[in-house]
Amino acid sequence: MHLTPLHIQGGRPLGGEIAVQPSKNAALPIIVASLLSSEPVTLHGVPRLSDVYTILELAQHVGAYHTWSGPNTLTIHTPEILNTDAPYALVSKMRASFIMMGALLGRAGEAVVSMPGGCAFGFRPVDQHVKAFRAIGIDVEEDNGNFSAKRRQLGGYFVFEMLTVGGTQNAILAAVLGDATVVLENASIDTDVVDLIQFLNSLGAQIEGAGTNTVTVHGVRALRGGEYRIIPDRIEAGTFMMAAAATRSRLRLTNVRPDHLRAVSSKLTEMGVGVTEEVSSLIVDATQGHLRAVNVTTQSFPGFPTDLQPQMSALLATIDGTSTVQDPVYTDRLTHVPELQRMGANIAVSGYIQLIQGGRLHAAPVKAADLRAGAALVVAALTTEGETVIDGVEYLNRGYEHLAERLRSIGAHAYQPEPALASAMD
Ligand SMILES: CC(=O)N[C@H]1[C@@H](OP(=O)(O)OP(=O)(O)OC[C@H]2O[C@@H](n3ccc(=O)[nH]c3=O)[C@H](O)[C@@H]2O)O[C@H](CO)[C@@H](O)[C@@H]1O
Ligand SMILES: C=C(OP(=O)(O)O)C(=O)O
Repeated sequence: MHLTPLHIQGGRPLGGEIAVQPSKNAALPIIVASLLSSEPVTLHGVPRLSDVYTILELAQHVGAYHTWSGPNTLTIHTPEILNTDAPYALVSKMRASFIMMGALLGRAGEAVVSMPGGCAFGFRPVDQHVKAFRAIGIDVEEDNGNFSAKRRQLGGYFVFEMLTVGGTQNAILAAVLGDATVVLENASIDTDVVDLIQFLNSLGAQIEGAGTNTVTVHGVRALRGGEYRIIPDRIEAGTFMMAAAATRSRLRLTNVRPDHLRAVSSKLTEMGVGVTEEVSSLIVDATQGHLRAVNVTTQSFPGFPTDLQPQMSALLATIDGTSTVQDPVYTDRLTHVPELQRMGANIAVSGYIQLIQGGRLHAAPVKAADLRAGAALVVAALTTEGETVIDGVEYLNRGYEHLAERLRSIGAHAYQPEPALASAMD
């Protein structure tokens, strides 16, 4: 659905305090994991985002009921699995739906899930998911754009060929129920994998090694229901940290896990931004002195996240001097570059390396082609005199709750006209 663009009148400092939303990328697999229990599961801290609504549609398709009670509290109940397929119409909306495969295999022993396909920032294979399934006793066949899988005799081990968040989550989900032990080596230590394991263990799963590269899943007969609180969104927090730095502001972020943001905090500190950690909040202060250009390379957690690479590029485009940004995790994640160039950014691209000569940006009409590219345009727009009009708001809505309203709460001039008003202006 095409939405009216977001208008930002930048060039003014941000200030005050903002509460960070709960994590989208932790919530999605945890919602999927709730399907492994036949009892109700209540999740606190579920962000109201279009990606969450997409995964709930998929959950409903396979037999889950859900109710919201309060802004971010969701109860999911899946008495039985009614369908073991995840149709293309829903999987194609969001790659994360592919982990439905693990949950269906776990609960029903079989699944047919559509191939997730490409996305705006390039090829994102699922070979590791498939290899892991096969190695632990699941037959997987691929035909006509679908993966069909059936559990045989579960057990054994798999060594991932690279760190994959979704691949690790999918294999865990497939192995939680049963009587076998599955060992996953070179497993992801991402915060979203750790949160998934902690959630599953809170329902009675027996998974060891959360936060280490060896995850051992001892199958259990059933999971009970329960309640769980999802971690804060480190990518949203990082986006606000960069917005504060780009506008040379002082901002306090609440509902954060400072330990999840160390890669971001240390880069900002290297740039000359003050970052103060409190128990569950962070103060970012870019009001003192000049900021310095830096070099950034993305890595899996605890390294600098690829999901903050476009926002970091936008920030560096505002800092005098030469910076480089490399994203070997997603080498084609560059859709923000031509749009930032429209705003005057001096960025030269060579392979997956951006060479950024920082300076002043100016307002321009721009368009987001994916979620974090959209966030980068917001960071850039907050720095410019004049009004930047950002199209592609549907991408921003995948990952940021009530963005215009929350930006206004920290002093930004951001608004999104109602559709009727927009068409009257057309
Ligand atoms: C919904 C969600 O949580 N999405 C996040 C998740 O995506 P996602 O789980 O899809 O990302 P992965 O961690 O799997 O990808 C990491 C790297 O491994 C590669 N790879 C992955 C799987 C595979 O089978 N084969 C393969 O080659 C990918 O192309 C990429 O280069 O982690 C990414 C990396 O932190 C983030 O950018 C995404 O926002
Ligand atoms: C890329 C992202 O999500 P997905 O993996 O669902 O595309 C993201 O959250 O930045």
